[in-house]
Amino acid sequence: MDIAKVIVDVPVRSTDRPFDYLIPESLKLWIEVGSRVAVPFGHRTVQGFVVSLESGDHGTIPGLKAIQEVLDLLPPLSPELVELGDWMSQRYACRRISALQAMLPTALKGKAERLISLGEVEGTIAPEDELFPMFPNSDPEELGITDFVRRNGEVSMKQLTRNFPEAAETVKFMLRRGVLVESQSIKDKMGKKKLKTVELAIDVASAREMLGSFSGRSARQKELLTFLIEMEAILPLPLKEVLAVLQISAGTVKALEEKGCIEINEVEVYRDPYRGRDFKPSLPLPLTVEQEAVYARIARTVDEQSHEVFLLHGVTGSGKTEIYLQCIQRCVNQGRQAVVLVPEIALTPQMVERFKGRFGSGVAVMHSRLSVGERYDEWRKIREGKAMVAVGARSAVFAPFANLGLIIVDEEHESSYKQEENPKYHARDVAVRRAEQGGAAVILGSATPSLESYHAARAQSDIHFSPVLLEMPSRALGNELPKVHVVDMRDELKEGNRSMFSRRLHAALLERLERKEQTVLLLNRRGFSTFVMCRSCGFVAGCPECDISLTYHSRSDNLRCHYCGHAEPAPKVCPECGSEHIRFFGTGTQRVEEELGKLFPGMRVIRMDVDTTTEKGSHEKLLNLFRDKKADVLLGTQMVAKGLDFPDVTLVGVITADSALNLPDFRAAEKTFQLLTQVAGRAGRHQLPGEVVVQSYTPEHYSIIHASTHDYNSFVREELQHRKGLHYPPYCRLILVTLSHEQLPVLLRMAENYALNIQGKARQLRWYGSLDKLSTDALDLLGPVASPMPRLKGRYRFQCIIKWRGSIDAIGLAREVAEALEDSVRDKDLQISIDVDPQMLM
Ligand SMILES: Nc1ncnc2c1ncn2[C@@H]1O[C@H](COP(=O)(O)OP(=O)(O)OP(=O)(O)O)[C@@H](O)[C@H]1O
Ligand SMILES: [Zn+2]
Ligand SMILES: [Zn+2]
Repeated sequence: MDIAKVIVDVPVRSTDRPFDYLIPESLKLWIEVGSRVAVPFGHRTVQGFVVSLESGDHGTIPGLKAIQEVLDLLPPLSPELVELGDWMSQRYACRRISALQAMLPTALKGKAERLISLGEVEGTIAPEDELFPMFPNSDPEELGITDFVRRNGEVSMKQLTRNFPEAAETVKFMLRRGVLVESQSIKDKMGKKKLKTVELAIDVASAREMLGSFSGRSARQKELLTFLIEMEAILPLPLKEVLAVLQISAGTVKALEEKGCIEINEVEVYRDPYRGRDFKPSLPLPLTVEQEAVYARIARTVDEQSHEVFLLHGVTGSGKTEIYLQCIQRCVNQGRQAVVLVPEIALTPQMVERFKGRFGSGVAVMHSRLSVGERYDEWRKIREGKAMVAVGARSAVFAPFANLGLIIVDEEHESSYKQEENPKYHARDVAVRRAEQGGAAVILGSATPSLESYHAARAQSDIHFSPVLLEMPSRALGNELPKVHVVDMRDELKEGNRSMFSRRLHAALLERLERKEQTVLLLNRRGFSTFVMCRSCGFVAGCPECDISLTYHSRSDNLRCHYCGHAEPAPKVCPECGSEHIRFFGTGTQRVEEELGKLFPGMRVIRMDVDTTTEKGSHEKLLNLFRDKKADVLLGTQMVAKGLDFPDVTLVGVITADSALNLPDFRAAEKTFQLLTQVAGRAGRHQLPGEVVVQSYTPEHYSIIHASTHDYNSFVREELQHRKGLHYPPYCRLILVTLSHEQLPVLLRMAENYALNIQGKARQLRWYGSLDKLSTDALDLLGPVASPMPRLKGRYRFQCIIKWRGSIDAIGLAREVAEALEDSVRDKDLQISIDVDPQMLM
């Protein structure tokens, strides 16, 4: 008998390897690499994924258990995704099962059994259908599969595999074709959505005849029948809509049904979250000269169907989206599919509309605001070959396409591409790997590329990958980038203005009100109230060793560095200027909104932040209101900075540009530059010229200066120098190791132990040493120090940061030492988490 190697879903580390299982004869044809199966494990039955198959005579191996069930007709994972999972487990030091689970929609993670029923597509299969090359050699009708399913209504996987052990290929084919459909068990709330439809039960001619027979009392029935006759070409229609249009009751329908004129059916529908919304069809725009050059270059690679990574650096409004659309078209024309990754908060209906408008229902949308059921439907559309394009947040990188030709990562610099829970993967890096595996092209697009990507493109140093740099320095519509004024808020205070609005921003807001133009106001809330700043001179307490700001800890009333552990008492007066106006910096959107109300009576403000956008669809509602000019000001957090393209926005105001600068994060300057550039890019995108007012307490900071002159290159040059001097990415890579335990003394000992072991091993391997040295292979360790969140849910936390570069296996080392420590102490309470290439050092 054949053997399947299975990764089982058992949450302990010792099971993080494939286990062998016999494949029973009856399941032989059903099991593929990527199949989800139920297998006996110890005394239980657990879920697992088949990662490889071995044929041969293994029947005699004692103790080898057999696979019990196949859980889905079509394997939810492809061999390609299984391979990607393998790579992820090494790259991110995570368990293989957690990498594989991350690729599936939540609906598939449950234990619910899949049921098979008849689909909407009828009859036998057309062998000439090119999209389905795996035409089975047996006729489903002859085998009696359709009959069997029809007779039983819904059948379980088990019934089907047991009754038709030989028909695996045929059944899978029928499923891909839509003759059969797979769903969750009825108990499962996320089951497929049913829709009642109405249609004629008799032909049109007889229906017309019937019309004469209605008495005055049944005028409503007559009306319904007339309507259906008129609509004959597009029947069946959703019952609910018919009821609404005709304003008739369910009783009328019932009566007509009893007369045998009409038929009510229940059909299963994909819950298309964008159904009922009109997407304006859009045609490809004639490209500008700049766009054309970029497009031609990428198209060449798409045509060759080879792997290449492009870094598309295009200023805000340069028309990157149009490039994406035309490249996708090119790829789809060749019968290959495309994935577009968009940061969660930029995945607005406006964004989706641009893709649906071009590619219609061939677009599947995947993001977290969809319900579990909706996400499952979108995912099935992809797996069953009914979609050619997937647009989605982070996890869409795992869209189960069979023949992926292009992956686009829009706003590639966004830190939300990094998943903060296990597996802690970065979708951009996974995208590059997936494309490499499958011979696909990648476009990383941004107006402010991450330093990692940009450095890789310029220096061709392939820490992650080496992209080809493509640039679009001007806006597609030919207009200028907006003029940016930086206002020094220290001067405002000096001159007696204690308001959160500078005089300049105040005047500019008034002007927009008068001209009936719109304003976007950004409040950068990231990092508020964690740092201490002097409002008189702008002084911010920083670490003498690390060149990053210190974080205020209220319990101990001191300031601490989260990298090296340096601590000092919190100052009562400013050590720079002696002022008492030194305090934690904090202001919320709500306060800004109140202030606007006081200063500008009658101003219509839409506030968009986590509080006002939790409800489903609220994000969209607010943006539509703004687009329809129902408001003068759109006030919000980071959410307002991305992707918006509104013609009447001529002013962008940034309330405090510095707040993110002072986070204990070596990327603070980069993130500030990116945010300012992005939000400034919302102004004056169409006919009207734009203006930006940036309020700052540190206007001399290079991130603010360069953002105000739209000078990405100068910013990068300066920032790279800092990174190089302090040994931060892209000049090395980081691994953040966090240890946690309920007892502080135990944790301290273990954290010390971990650090010593890393250093010892690295020394043995001749890796250890300062990154200052010229050698290409080097590893350094910072810490252990208390984590920025030193106690979480009753557990103490300590962290080490491993800095490394070169071809050494630092990730393997970090993991090996962690596992050895776990094994030696046998303390179940100890937890060690490894974050490779962390985005947040917290
Ligand atoms: N070739 C073209 N001809 C005419 N208009 C174009 C063309 N390309 C893009 N545009 C228009 O220019 C505007 C900006 O384009 P788009 O939003 O794609 O830019 P972007 O580079 O994605 O910007 P951002 O990074 O700011 O989101 C849009 O209104 C778009 O419709
Ligand atoms: Zn001061
Ligand atoms: Zn420090």
